[in-house]
Amino acid sequence: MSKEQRVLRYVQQNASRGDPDSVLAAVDKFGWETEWAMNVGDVKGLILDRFVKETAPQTMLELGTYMGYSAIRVVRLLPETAKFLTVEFNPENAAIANEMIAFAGLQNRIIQITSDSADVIPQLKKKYDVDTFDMVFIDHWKDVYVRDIKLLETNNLLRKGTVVVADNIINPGAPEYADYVRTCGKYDSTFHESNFEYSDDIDGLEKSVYRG
Ligand SMILES: O=C(NCCO)c1cc(-c2ccc(F)cc2)cc(O)c1O
Ligand SMILES: [Mg+2]
Repeated sequence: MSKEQRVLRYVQQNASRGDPDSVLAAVDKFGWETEWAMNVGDVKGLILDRFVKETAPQTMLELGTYMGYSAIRVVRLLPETAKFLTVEFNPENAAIANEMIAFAGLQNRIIQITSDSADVIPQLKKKYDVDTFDMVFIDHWKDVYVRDIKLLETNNLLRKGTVVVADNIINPGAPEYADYVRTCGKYDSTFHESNFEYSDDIDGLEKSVYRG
């Protein structure tokens, strides 16, 4: 059984079906007490919550579903009318996420796409009926953060004021991305220091507002 399957089993046996907060609490408890996993987690998650509440996005994209933790974390704060799309490359992780999201009762609120983000981003307008995104959360492979934010720009999926949040700026690090958003002139970018998931190590989120 994979680690991700062990986390899902723990959630199914310890959280309440249809209760997103209990699902998040169970994943976090498992992450702290039993097995580390690369969810954004409860500490950085509180900063992400604040960004989501401040932005109140009607249309949002996540790159890097993993087990669905951040999708559940975000969508639990959004109205039923909001549109949330999440992209995962790894089909095993996408399958775990699908069950985790269903257990949380949010399967009708989240559109899961299992594919390479480089292939999906150019399809979002026509195939997924997207105009532009109000918010984007980037948490997939650190070495493709820059490729994908540039793809979002060139596919006209960002608009003046779109809030782009990126995980793991320090650990494992996304230095090329941080440099790009801070120096390209297209974003007002701020770094929010925090802790690495389920750890006392340092990490942080970058929040970059597109100037349009
Ligand atoms: O690759 C990541 N995500 C995309 C796949 O879903 C990722 C990795 C790590 C991490 C792993 C191993 C280590 F030693 C340090 C960091 C942490 C994260 O928060 C992440 O999002
Ligand atoms: Mg991460």
